[in-house]
Amino acid sequence: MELGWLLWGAGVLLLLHVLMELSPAVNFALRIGFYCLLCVVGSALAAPVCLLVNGGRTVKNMRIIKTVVKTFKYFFGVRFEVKGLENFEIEGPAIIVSNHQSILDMMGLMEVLPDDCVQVGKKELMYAGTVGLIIYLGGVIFINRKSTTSAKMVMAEVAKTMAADKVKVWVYPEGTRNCTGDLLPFKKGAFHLAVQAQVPVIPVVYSSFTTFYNPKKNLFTSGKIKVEVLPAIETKGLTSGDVSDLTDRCFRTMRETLFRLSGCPSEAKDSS
Ligand SMILES: CCCCCCCCCCCCCC(=O)SCCNC(=O)CCNC(=O)[C@H](O)C(C)(C)COP(=O)(O)OP(=O)(O)OC[C@H]1O[C@@H](n2cnc3c(N)ncnc32)[C@H](O)[C@@H]1OP(=O)(O)O
Ligand SMILES: CCCCCCCC/C=C\CCCCCCCC(=O)OC[C@@H](O)COP(=O)(O)O
Repeated sequence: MELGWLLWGAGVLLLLHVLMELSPAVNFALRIGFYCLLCVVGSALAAPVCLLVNGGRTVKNMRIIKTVVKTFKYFFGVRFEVKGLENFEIEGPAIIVSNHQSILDMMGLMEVLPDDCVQVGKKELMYAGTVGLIIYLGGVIFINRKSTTSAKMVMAEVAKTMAADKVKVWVYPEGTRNCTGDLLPFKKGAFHLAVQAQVPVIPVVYSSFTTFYNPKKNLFTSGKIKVEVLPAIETKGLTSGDVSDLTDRCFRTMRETLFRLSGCPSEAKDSS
């Protein structure tokens, strides 16, 4: 009986292996499926620990979530090379902005996440089963992207409470995932938030995933991601009239850094 189960298991594994070898689409789907499974199982394991240790929704849970998610990279052969972590060493609140390429970004996020830092996420994530639960417990701020008014109201509330709670807020200013090797134009919410709260903006840039991850080409192999935390940009004394300039400045700095880290030929920079 037990031998029977072993043979079945070996057979299924062999079949999956052959399918993966034969079809890049199957290979890609299985690897992404496995990543999602890790997220679901990791969240299910972390949630009770968060509840037991910290009692409910609090940014302190991010430490527990970070410990779990930081193990994921070993399953996929993803390596990180991080520079500039000292730029996070700012007392009190700040806005962190970074490029957003894929759901795999959660690994890169947790690789460098400073203490007392929550993220801004789309509210649909709340309904992603155990992942939604863990994101809720971690204190993620949910915004409704379909309603500018309500998103702006939530962000204004965050500006007020940031100083009191001494938290940093991580925003993906592109507002959606983008795996083209370039940046989408930045939305201004993060920069309004920084100016309203008079806190610095810290840009973080991840090199392009395109050499090892490309959903359109069913590509997902092992690879190296370079991460750079850039020096903080002060916003003291800036007013709402300066938000566009601040946004442009961050965009240009981050785009240059993205191309440098990704080893892009200079013509890519001129293409838009
Ligand atoms: C184990 C498992 C893993 C666990 C992982 C745990 C971690 C989970 C992490 C989860 C990660 C999840 C990651 C994710 O889910 S990423 C997706 C969700 N995140 C975002 O969308 C963030 C970036 N978006 C923005 O900042 C947008 O601007 C918002 C959402 C705020 C509005 O967007 P919307 O598209 O609706 O409007 P608009 O941007 O065209 O703006 C319209 C106008 O309003 C002005 N305006 C904007 N804001 C403000 C303001 N505050 N005060 C005053 N004015 C403001 C703005 O200048 C513009 O005016 P003008 O300039 O054109 O005149
Ligand atoms: C009972 C319901 C069960 C639902 C189960 C759902 C399982 C979810 C499985 C895996 C989720 C792993 C992803 C971890 C968090 C990813 C955060 C993320 O990257 O969100 C995307 C968002 O930034 C931008 O969204 P769009 O690019 O605009 O789209």
